Amino acid sequence: MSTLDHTPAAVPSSITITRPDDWHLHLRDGAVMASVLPHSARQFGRAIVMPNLKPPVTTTADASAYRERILAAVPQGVNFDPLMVLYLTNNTSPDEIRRAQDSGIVQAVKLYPAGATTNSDLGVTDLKNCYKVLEVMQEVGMPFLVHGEVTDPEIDIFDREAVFIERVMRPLRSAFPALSVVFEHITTKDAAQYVAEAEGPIAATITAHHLLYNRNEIFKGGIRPHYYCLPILKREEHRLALMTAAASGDERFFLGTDSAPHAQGAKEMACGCAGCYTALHAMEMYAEAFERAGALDKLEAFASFHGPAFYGVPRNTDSITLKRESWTLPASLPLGDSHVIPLNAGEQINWKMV
Ligand SMILES: NC(=O)N[C@@H](CC(=O)O)C(=O)O
Ligand SMILES: [Zn+2]
Ligand SMILES: [Zn+2]
Repeated sequence: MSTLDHTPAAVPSSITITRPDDWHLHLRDGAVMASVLPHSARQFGRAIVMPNLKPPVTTTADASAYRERILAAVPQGVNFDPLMVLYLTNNTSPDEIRRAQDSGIVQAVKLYPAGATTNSDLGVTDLKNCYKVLEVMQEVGMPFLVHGEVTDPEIDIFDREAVFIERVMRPLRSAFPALSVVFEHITTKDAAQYVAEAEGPIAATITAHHLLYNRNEIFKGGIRPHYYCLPILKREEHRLALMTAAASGDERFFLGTDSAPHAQGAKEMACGCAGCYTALHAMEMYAEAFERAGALDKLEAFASFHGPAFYGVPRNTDSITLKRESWTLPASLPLGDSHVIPLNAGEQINWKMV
């Protein structure tokens, strides 16, 4: 990460911003969750906690129990508020949505197209199965978080997000024009353009790795499984479009790391899992990306203002400071009774959160 594309005239030696939130995070459960949670809680005030556990979080009761387990693992003296999400299945009932809304702890419902990504086997096979549920979500104002890739094996993996816009996103949003939708972890110029231009309540999260890397990174000198995530990294033109969107000041774009820990052995194998572990150094990665784009002054709105505005919650009231100081990432970190290799393991990064 040490080469800069572009060094603006004066890069500040430190920046202090309102404490950010992570609007897309995988914490997993049990001992793995206990290993990764402190990394996110150090940086972020709140996080949207993705529900793709095994078995998934499908009811308000599951979400409430999961939230208690997360809170029990937050380090002493740290404030961290986990925002819970239900995993939509073909069988989710409209009543479950009303219960979720009334609970006050469930913030959103997540679409995993069946087979699209990690732990999506119980996901939705056809969104038409869920129209009654979506009607209630629209009525009560429950946001719909979408993993936006088609699962049709005929569609090239690099085109699955763009095709999703035409086949799923447009029909969904014309059927439910008042439904709040977050197009999660967007990776293409097509998605950035769609979100910027669409009518009505829509936003998108953008990861730090999709702002920093294009698909060449997966194959630099050999196949590098720690850069494999879904949606997969795309061409440089897409990275540039995402960076432009993130630094545009447009409220529709906000931070979501999609940090997704998998044990080393589950990634370094013949058929490795999708997901990059970035929770350790997420804000440092975003600072690096915004610095390279000459847009450090746009980081705070993207990281700390736009998400709360979309979800209708107050901004955090405390702040964090990032210093422009190089440090070397660890080669490996404990993950329950195993290990996780963080993205950029053993490399140098130019920002350090103090
Ligand atoms: N992004 C990923 O590559 N993986 C995520 C799932 C997801 O967000 O699609 C995971 O849970 O591992
Ligand atoms: Zn996803
Ligand atoms: Zn994710």
